[in-house]
Order: sequence, then structure tokens, then C-alpha cells
Amino acid sequence: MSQTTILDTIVAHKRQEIAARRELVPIKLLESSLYFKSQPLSLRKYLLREGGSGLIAEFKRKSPSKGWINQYAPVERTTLGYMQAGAAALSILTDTEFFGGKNEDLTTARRFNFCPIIRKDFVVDEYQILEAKSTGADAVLLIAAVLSPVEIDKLGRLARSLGLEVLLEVHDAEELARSANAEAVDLIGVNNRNLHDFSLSLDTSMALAEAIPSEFVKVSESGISTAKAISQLHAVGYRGFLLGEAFMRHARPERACATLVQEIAALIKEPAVAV
Ligand SMILES: O=P(O)(O)OC[C@@H](O)[C@@H](O)c1c[nH]c2ccccc12
Repeated sequence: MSQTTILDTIVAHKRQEIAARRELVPIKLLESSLYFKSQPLSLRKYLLREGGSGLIAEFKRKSPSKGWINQYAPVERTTLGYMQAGAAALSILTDTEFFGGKNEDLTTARRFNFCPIIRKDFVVDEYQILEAKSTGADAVLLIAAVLSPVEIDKLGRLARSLGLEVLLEVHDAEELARSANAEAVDLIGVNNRNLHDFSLSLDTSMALAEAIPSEFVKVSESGISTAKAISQLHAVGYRGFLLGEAFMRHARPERACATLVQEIAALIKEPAVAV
């Protein structure tokens, strides 16, 4: 099981990046950001909202598995369009080297949107949690495959102390069993992408659904593109659906999002609640 994955390469690069960034932007400066004092929105609540789509729409320009997906879509129009289309939340890739993102993408999305925003990066250091807060994020991703339970506990608690929610990503039952820590984690995301060969299978989410303790909101990540898949995942308990490529591969990603939201509404009919 000690085969090297793309994650190892990314994390090695990330550690160097953080060392350099720390020199340029000291923690004191991060803490002086206006966003440091603002009250984050709850990703959990937005995903569980009655009648909501549960869609987490991702802004992702490229990826190690696909190369460039969309080099030209602007952050403003795309993220605002995602929200107007009925997405429940946004995920913004901030890694530059492997995903073509940047922190400014998140800050831009923040300025244009009132919704929970996940800072999607490879968090291995407390500095990155402070950075997420300083750029206006509401939630951070932690990846069980690259963090020990002790690290998850430490990073998750720090995030929570700043009001951020924590989405913990797992790939299998073993990662889930060792990492599901309710003191440090709010939501559990099952990644359908196999990190060894990049293959995608929704069976990963289907197989793990029952093993996820009920206090966590369940999120299914990657390889989702149809309303049918979402309704199947919904039926086994998932309430968040993270989609990137299915939207970003279109010249107008927000339009693809709007189409899917309509298809989901037609398929998943929850009892209407008077408001
Ligand atoms: O583009 P997709 O297959 O819809 O996947 C989105 C998202 O799940 C994927 O980008 C992702 C899941 N976990 C990550 C961790 C880091 C970077 C990216 C990811």
C-alpha cells in the first residue's frame, strides 16, 4: 500500500510552497485581513436546506488527470452563475501548480457571492488554515490520505476555532475509520477518484455510505455528471454532491450547472415544506 500517488508529489511541492509563502506573508498579516473578523456561513446548513440542490459547484481550471479543462472561464461570471443556477455552495481550487488556481480566485468568488465557499487545497500546515480564513473561505478540505489522525485533529480544531467548517475527504473504509473525528470534522466527503490510476467509480460512495457516522453530513466527490447519479447517491444518504469537470468542461460552466439543477429538481422530490 506504499505506492506513490499524485498526492505525494503534490504534497511535497506544497510544503516548499508554504515555506516560501510564510516568508512573504507572515501570519500577522493574514490575521489583519478583513475576512478574519467576518462570520463564516455554514456549509452543513446550506447542504441540508430543504428544497436545496445539495450541489457544490467547483471552479477548477485544470487537474493532474485531465490537464486543462477550462483555461478561460472567468471566476466572477462562473461562480455567480453557479449560485444563480441554484448550486448550494462553491468549491474553489487554490492550488496553482497542479490545478491552475490561486488564492485570489477565492477572494474574487467571495466578493461576488453570498454562499458557503470551500477552500480546496492540500492542507498540511496550520498556516494554510489561517490563509483560508484570510481569503474569505467558510470551509476547508482536509484529505485523510495525507494526514495522520493527530494532524486531522489539530488542523480541524484550529479551523473550527476560526469558525470554519471542515470537510474531510476519504477514499476507503480504512481512512474513514481512522479519521472520522467529530471534534475536528463536520462533513465527510467520499472521493470517487482512485488516486493510483485516476479511475472513477460512484461505487466508492455507494459502498461507504452506511459506514459514515450520522453526525457527519455526507458528501460525494468527483466523477458525478448526471441527475440520475445524484438521486442514487441521495437515496443512500448523501446530501452534498461535488462536481467540477462536468461543469468546467463547458465554455459556459454555469449553464451546465443550471441544466443539472433543473434535472435534479425533477428527479428528487422531497416533501414540500411551507415557509
Ligand atoms: O471534476 P470532478 O470529477 O467533478 O471532481 C471534483 C472534485 O471532487 C475534485 O476536483 C477533487 C476532489 N478532491 C480533491 C482534492 C484536491 C483537488 C481536487 C479534488
